[in-house]
Amino acid sequence: MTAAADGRGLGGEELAQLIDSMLRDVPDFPLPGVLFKDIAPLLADAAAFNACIDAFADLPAAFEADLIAGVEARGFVVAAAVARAVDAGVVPVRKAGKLPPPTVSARYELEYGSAEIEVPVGLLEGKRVYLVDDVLATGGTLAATIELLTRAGATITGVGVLVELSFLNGRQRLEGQDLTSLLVL
Ligand SMILES: O=P(O)(O)OC[C@H]1O[C@H](OP(=O)(O)OP(=O)(O)O)[C@H](O)[C@@H]1O
Ligand SMILES: Nc1ncnc2[nH]cnc12
Repeated sequence: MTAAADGRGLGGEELAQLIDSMLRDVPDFPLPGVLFKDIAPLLADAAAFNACIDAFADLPAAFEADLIAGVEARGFVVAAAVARAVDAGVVPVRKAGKLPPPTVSARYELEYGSAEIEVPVGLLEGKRVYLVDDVLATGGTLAATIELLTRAGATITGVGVLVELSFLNGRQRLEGQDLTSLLVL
């Protein structure tokens, strides 16, 4: 397969357009007024998914990390694949009540509600962590995750998302972070 056919080596505007073409817009989900960006078609397309993972894996902030953290649930898919590509471990950032102790937890608001997340302590002290998720919307999820990872003793090398919904200003919540968004809408 050529580079173009398998999606590998794509970057910049070309990759952004590919991602955009693979998103499904779902109006009024999960709440009225929310335009949900469904990444399922993107994950189901091997070339597009590979291209996204390769784009993250090419970033110094990712390949210099000891661990790749992903936020439950969609972030897990991205984190595990990036970790494999850069030969790092994975750390799950989970919704409250799922991880055995000891953990640290934080409540946060996201575009369509509120939630609580937890990270395991003990695994993170002194580690360099690259944090990934599928969508950056208001930034509530990733801001809370960064706070937790830092409280658990990790250093964040950077943050990567497939899609940034810029009209929700999440980037402002991540000030000071090395943020990569493969597609900005
Ligand atoms: O920037 P924010 O406003 O915080 O929103 C972004 C978050 O919202 C979604 O997670 P969700 O909690 O819906 O979890 P899911 O992956 O289980 O669907 C998405 O996967 C991000 O983690
Ligand atoms: N509009 C949206 N689409 C998909 N995932 C999201 N997470 C938060 N807001 C979202």
